[in-house]
Amino acid sequence: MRASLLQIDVDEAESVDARRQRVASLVRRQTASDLVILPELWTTGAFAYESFGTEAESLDGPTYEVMAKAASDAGVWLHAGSIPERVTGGGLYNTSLVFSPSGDLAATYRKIHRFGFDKGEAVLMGAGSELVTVRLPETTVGLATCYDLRFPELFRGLVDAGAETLVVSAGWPERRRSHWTLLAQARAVEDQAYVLACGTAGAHAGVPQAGHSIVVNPWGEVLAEAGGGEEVLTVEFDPSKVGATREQFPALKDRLLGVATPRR
Ligand SMILES: NC(=O)CCC(=O)C(=O)O
Repeated sequence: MRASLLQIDVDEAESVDARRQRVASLVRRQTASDLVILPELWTTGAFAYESFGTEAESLDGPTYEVMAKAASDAGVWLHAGSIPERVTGGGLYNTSLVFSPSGDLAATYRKIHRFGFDKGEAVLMGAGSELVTVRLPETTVGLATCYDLRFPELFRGLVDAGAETLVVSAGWPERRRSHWTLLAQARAVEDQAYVLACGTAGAHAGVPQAGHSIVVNPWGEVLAEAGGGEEVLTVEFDPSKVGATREQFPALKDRLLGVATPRR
């Protein structure tokens, strides 16, 4: 299977609409990939809190329209990153959209763990409450967004729901880049799953971004890692390695806590 992670430079000098069109044309070029992944809140920037309200859109808004078309033009599964979603009644969520190769909306995921403690996203956005997996022909994908990466129980829940490939869409800051790499590898090792983690480049709201999107295999080995700037990181991976790893080193079967019936 081939995946392309589009590590977008979120530059406030570029209008949101111009960025949407530019990103759509980048997606359209990934015809050789099965799965294309975009970062968190790439229209506004994950730390551009003032823009969340002004750029918020409904699920069928401009990003949906442009990305549904880009997915079907390229014939790829597209994790279109997340948007600031405005719901009826005015509330906001940090919501990811996944499109099938025919441009149909296959899944949405509202970020569960909001970042900022008592400020920023944590007060501006509502918290999602549902774990989401998407069945692709080759693998079951579990969805997570940025700060979620720090919460292993979310990923374990995705694994229990059948996930073999964990996609993390993020806007992770440069300041904590070491945590990003470490946590991506930790989630892959403990869940014996592929982790495909796509971040942003550039700086928004004065927060330099880490870049360094990363793909880790179920043994915890880094298959590919981007640099700091805008980049398309393309990687080939074999989803059958998840089952093989879980069979050869059956640590998941030794769980005693948090499972209805301990397996051994
Ligand atoms: N957008 C985010 O969720 C940022 C998360 C972050 O900065 C961290 O976990 O550290």
